[in-house]
Amino acid sequence: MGSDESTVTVADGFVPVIDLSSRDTARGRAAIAKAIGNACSSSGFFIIVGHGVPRELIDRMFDRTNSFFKLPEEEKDLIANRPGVSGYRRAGGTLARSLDLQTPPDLCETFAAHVTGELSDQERGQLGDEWASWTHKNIWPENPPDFRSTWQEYMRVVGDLCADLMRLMALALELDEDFFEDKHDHHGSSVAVNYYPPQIEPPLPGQLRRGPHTDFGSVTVLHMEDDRKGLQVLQGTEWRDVSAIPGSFVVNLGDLMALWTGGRWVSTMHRVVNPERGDTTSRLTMPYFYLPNYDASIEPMQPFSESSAVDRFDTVTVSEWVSRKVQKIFS
Ligand SMILES: O=C(O)CCC(=O)C(=O)O
Ligand SMILES: [Fe+2]
Repeated sequence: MGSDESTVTVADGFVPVIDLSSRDTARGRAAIAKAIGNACSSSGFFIIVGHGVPRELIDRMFDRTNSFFKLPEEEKDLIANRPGVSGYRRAGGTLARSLDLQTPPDLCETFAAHVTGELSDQERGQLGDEWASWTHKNIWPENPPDFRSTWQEYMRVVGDLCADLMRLMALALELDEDFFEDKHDHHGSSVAVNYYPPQIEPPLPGQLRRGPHTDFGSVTVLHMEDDRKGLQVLQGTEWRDVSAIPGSFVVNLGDLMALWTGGRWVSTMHRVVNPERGDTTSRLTMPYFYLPNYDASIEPMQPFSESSAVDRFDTVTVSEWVSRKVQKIFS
């Protein structure tokens, strides 16, 4: 069967579902790029199926990570770290503060690791200053025993998927496929899992599992638990639920793609709402934040140099931009 835009878009809407399974043919890539381009200029969010990341790996990653969060607090605290860096955090910060919105802390724990956190001390030392989260060594729990190897495999496989998504996005913008490559050839991406514990006590007024924010890298590839709702995306003035499809990922653009494209593409506000009172389930989501090279410039790119998004950026490099955001989230 030939691939065209209507066959790769398996469900249309504000957050369409796009099937990537024909991405190894030129015709398939062209159709997928078109579908991605439509989503990126309207919502900046889409769901991918047929992405090629083995279900077994996603399930293993979910299982080992969830098991870690179910350990007693004292054991998790053994790998606690300072804000934004690799390791465990009992309080995962306040994402709304990245946009200077003052809200109570998010009802969320986190565990994070950076792809650069596996490099040698010397290599990491060359990637930026002390504050920069990607210059720190990863910290790993001892339990479950295959936690680290599973995370390493997941970071590698989802990182490769992100690199191909960037090539498809370049195609969608009618650029060479490798247009974004030199901005990501020593990227400091991270996986920063959100664990939303059971809500026994009622939240404070204005307190959410994750407050409203935009992501600040290039793209985010998020895996969510199939049957646990919560993610909402802002469409105009309305919050829209994003439902999870088993084995899929939600992909969304971060601020840097909006900036690089001079505002032609959008980085959309989203949040995670609380479960109904009486629903005491936990929820775990696994975002892979594809971040460009720390020293990449954040100027709008040619041919998009007339930028309406430029006002939102008062820093020069990815390193300054990301460090400033992280400091706000944990302030
Ligand atoms: O947990 C979710 O569904 C989304 C979390 C999120 O937006 C984030 O971590 O940036
Ligand atoms: Fe987000």
